[in-house]
Amino acid sequence: MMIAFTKMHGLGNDFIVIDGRENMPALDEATIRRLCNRRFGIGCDQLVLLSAPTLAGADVGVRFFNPDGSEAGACGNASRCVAWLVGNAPTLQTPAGLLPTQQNGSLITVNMGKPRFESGDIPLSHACDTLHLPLQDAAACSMGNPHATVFGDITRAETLGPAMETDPLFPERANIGFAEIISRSHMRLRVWERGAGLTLACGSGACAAVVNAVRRGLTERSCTVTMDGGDLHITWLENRDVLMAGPAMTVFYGTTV
Ligand SMILES: N[C@@H](CCC[C@H](N)C(=O)O)C(=O)O
Repeated sequence: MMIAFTKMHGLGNDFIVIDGRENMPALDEATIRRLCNRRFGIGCDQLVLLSAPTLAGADVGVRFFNPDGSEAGACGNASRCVAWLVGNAPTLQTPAGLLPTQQNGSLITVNMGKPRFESGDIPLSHACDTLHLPLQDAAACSMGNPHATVFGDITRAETLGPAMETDPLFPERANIGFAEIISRSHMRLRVWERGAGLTLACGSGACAAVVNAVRRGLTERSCTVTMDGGDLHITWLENRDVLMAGPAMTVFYGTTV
């Protein structure tokens, strides 16, 4: 089977985008793992599958898969890439809901929706204070996918990230952000991603980190998040929607077997 794809990235968080809007390829979990593998396949942090939308108001259906084959409810950087690829500021139909987008030159803004804070929404294995988890004093929220943010030393991402991702507190595992507050409008962030490991940037992780920082009184609602791959601008609106603005890049087109 020949599969056409577009290789893209958002701040170095890289994606294989497969457009199944007209012809949907049969992609089982083993094929996804192989395509994502950087030595035995094309290589990426997430594989993104486009489909014809099924909901009124949506322009394109989008699903996100991690290199371990697991499916994610949200992916901020890939959402910007899809908006760039499809064009005309599409509304994305994702597992996390309909996400409107805007384009201003090379800057793409995605409305990532409303964060959720209930233990069951994240989900956590049992009810607890999601602003101070009994695990590294992290703050947790869902951006359509599970996130926990640890404030302080960002060099702990590689050492603490893997164990925290799979801690029994997170029955569906979690993305773990490590954030250092630079000022009330600027933070530094590194994210250990569920099913992918340390990436150069994580859009939903940046949204979660700003939301959690605001809940802790550490930053304003509008904040620049500097990750290893570059900057995102996050705004948590008063209506509770989170806007994420940043670049999206096409790297090459290809066909794989
Ligand atoms: N790279 C992402 C998030 C991808 C999904 C995540 N690993 C998960 O399993 O929830 C982003 O930019 O948001």
